[in-house]
Amino acid sequence: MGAAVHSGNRRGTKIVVKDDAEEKKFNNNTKDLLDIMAFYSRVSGSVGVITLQNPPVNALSAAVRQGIVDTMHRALSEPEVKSVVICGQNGKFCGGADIREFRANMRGPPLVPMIHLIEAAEKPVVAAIEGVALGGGLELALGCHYRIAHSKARLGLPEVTLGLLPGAGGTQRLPRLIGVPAALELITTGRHATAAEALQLGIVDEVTDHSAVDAAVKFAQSVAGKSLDARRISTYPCPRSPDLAEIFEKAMQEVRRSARGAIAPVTCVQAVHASVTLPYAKGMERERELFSTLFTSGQAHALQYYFFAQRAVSRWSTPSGARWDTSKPRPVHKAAVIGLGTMGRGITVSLAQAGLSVVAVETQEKQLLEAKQAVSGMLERSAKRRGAPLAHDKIKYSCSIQAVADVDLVIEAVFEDMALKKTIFQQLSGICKPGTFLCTNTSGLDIDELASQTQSPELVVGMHFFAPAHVMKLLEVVYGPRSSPEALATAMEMGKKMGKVSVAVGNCRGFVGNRMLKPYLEQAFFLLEEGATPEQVDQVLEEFGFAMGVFKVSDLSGLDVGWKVRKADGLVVPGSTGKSARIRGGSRYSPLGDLLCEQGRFGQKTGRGWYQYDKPGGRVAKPDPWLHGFLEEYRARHGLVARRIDHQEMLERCLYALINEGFQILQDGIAAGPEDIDVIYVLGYGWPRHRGGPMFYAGLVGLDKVLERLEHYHQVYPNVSGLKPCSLIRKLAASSSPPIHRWREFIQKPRSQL
Ligand SMILES: CCCCCC/C=C/CC(=O)SCCNC(=O)CCNC(=O)[C@H](O)C(C)(C)COP(=O)(O)OP(=O)(O)OC[C@H]1O[C@@H](n2cnc3c(N)ncnc32)[C@H](O)[C@@H]1OP(=O)(O)O
Repeated sequence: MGAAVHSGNRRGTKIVVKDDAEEKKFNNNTKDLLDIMAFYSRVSGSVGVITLQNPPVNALSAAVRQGIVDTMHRALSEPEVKSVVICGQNGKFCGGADIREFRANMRGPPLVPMIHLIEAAEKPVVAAIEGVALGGGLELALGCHYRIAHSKARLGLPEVTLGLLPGAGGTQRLPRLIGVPAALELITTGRHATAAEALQLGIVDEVTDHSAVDAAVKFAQSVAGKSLDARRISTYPCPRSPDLAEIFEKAMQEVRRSARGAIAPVTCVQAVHASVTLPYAKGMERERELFSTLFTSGQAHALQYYFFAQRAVSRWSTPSGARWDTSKPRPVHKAAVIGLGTMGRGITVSLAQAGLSVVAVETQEKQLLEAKQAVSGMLERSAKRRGAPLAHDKIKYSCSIQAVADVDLVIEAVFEDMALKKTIFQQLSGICKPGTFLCTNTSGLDIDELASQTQSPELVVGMHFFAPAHVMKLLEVVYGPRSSPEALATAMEMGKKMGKVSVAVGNCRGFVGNRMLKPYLEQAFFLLEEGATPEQVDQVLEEFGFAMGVFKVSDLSGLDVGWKVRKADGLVVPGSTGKSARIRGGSRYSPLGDLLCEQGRFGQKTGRGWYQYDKPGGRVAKPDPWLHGFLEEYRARHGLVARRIDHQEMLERCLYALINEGFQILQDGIAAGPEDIDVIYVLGYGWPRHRGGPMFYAGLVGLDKVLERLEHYHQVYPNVSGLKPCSLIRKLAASSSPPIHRWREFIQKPRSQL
C-alpha cells in the first residue's frame, strides 16, 4: 500500500491515505475507529478504496451513507485516483439499509441520490462483494459499474420480507440487468442467491475464491480510463419481450395466492412492471410512490418488528435470572432419540443433518425397520433438495434402550402418555452416563413430573418440536423449576445447530403455544354451537392470513390427539345429556370434538372430521352435509338457537381469547416477553408473519380496544373463563397502552427456583 496522510471530518467519515505500518497503528486506535462509518484509503497509488464500517453487517445507517458520499467526492476529486473500489469491513459487503432507522426520523443523505452519484461517476467504481449484499447493499452494488463477488457471498433483495420493496432503484435496475422473470422472482420472494447463481444471472461480473477486495482492486486498475457508457444500468433499455403481459399476470396470480393478504409482494410486482412501461426516471418516481405506501403500512411495521423478535428470542432469560450470556451450553456430539413415530423420525433426521451421531431406538423390530426406511427416504429427499451430503451413516438403529448409555443427550419422543414417559425417564436415569441431558418432546405434559423420575432432575428439559420436525423451524425449549441453566443453554444451542429458532419457555400445561391454542379452539367450538359452520370460521381465519383455518388444522393433526388429552383430564363424559353435557368445572364446555371422535371421525387420516375427504389420508377438505346435519341436530338437542354470526365476531372471539391467554402467560412468567410468544405463533402455528404475531397484533389493534371487546364478550358469556380479561392487559391499557418493547416493565417478576 502507498504513502499515508490521515484526515478526518466530523460527520462519521474518516478519509485516510495510508501505508501498511501506519494502518496497524491506526487500527489499534479503537477510539478513533468508533465513529468511522466509511473508511477511505488509497491502494497502489491509483485505486481509492471505500470500506463500509458498521458492524455487524455494515448496514447503511445515516453515518455510513454520509461516509460514502464524502469518500466518493474525495475519490472523484483526487487526480491520482483513476478508479474506486467499494467494500465492507470484516468480510461483509453490506446488509442493506439500517432497519432500526426506519422507525426513527430519517436523517443523512438519502440512498437514491447517493447511488446515482456513484453510477454517474466518470471513474469506474467496482463493488467487492464478500459475505452479503442484501437490499440497499445490493442496490448500492447495482449502482457501481462492476461487481466482483466472493464465491461464498449471498446476494438478494429481501425487502419484501420486511414489508417493503427495493426502494433505491432495485426494482428498476435489476430487471434491466437480468430480465424481468428472474428479477421478479428474486424481488417477490426476497430469497438470497449464491455468488455462482448471481454470476449466471449476470448480476456479478466475476466470482473469486480468494479476496474479493484484492480481485476488485486488480479489476479496477484494469478498467481505469475505459468508457463507462455501457456500464450504467439505469441507461439500459426497458426490458421487452412479447410475453411480458403474460409474465406479469402469472407473477401477480402467484403472489396473490401465496401472500395470504401481504401487500408487499403485490406491490413489488407493480414496481417491476414500471421498469417495463416507463423510462428509468419515471420508473424511479413510481418506485418511490409505491415504496412510500408500504413504508408507513402496519404490515411493514409488523414484519420489521418480527425480524428483530426472531433474533431477540436467542437472548433468553428466566424469572430466576438465568441468562443466555451467563449460561454456557455443554458440547453434544452424540444424541439419542427414543420412539420413532412421526416426531421421532423427524427429530432423528434433524440431528443427523446437524452433524451429530444419533442412536435411534424403537422397541419392536418391525417398527424399527419401517422407521429406518422412512428416515432414509427423508434424508435422501432432503439431501437432494439442499444439495448436501447424505447423513445415513450418522445414525445407528437399535431395539434396545441400553444403546443410549454413552450419548450426551437423549430426546424422548414416544406417545403423549405420562405413565409411559415416566417409565422411560426412570430407565434413562439408570442407563445413561452421568451428565447426560434428558429431554422430552412432550407437547404439554409436566416437565417437573418427568424430572422427578430421575436421579438428576437438573438435567431434564423439554424440547417441543413441531411436525414435521425436520421441516418446521420452531423449537420450544421448556425449563422446569429444577432444570439447570446449563441444560437449558444446551437445548437452546442444540436447536440452533439443527437450524431451528429456539424459544425458551417455562413449564406449564401446554407451555406457550398449545396453552394459547386451547381458548382459541374453545371459541371455535362455541361458534359452531351458536350457528357457524367449520367452513365459515375457517374462511374468516384464512382471510386474516392463517395458512389454514382452525378446523382444517384440527383435521390435519387428528382430532383424536386432543380427545386423548381430554379423556386423560377427565373431561370426556360419553352419553352425557342435558345442561351438564356442556359444563365442566363450572365453565362452558363444548363436547363437539368428543362426539366426532366417538363417531370415528379423526380428520384426514379417517377421511372424515370437520370436513370430508375423498379417502382416508385425503388432503382436500370438502364441506360435509353430514356434519351440517349433525350440528343442527346437536343444537336442537341442547336447545341452542342458531344465529347468523358476523365475521368480526368470529375473528374477535377466536383471536382475542388466544391473545388474552398470551397476556396471562406473560403475567405468569412462562414467556419472558411478547417477542417469544409472537415467534412461537408465527413459526409454529401459521400466524401470518405480516401481522407480527398475536401480541404485536394486539398492540396494533389497540390494547384498550382488545380489552373493551374481551369485556363485552365476557359479559355475554360469563361462564367462559378464557374471555375474562387478565390483569396484565388491564394494567397496560390503564397505563396508556405503552409500546410493545416496554411491556416487560409492567410484568411483576414471578419467583422461580431455576
Ligand atoms: C424513498 C427511498 C428510500 C430508499 C430506502 C431504501 C431501502 C432499502 C431497504 C433495505 O435495504 S431493507 C434491509 C434489507 N436487508 C435485509 O433484509 C437483511 C437483513 N439481515 C439479514 O438477513 C441477516 O442479518 C444477515 C445480513 C444475512 C446476517 O445474518 P446473521 O445470521 O449472520 O446475523 P443476524 O443475527 O441475522 O444479524 C446480526 C445482527 O445484525 C442486525 N442486522 C442485520 N441486518 C440488519 C440491518 N439491515 N439493519 C439493522 N440491523 C441489522 C440483526 O438484527 C442482528 O442484531 P440483533 O441485535 O441480534 O438483532
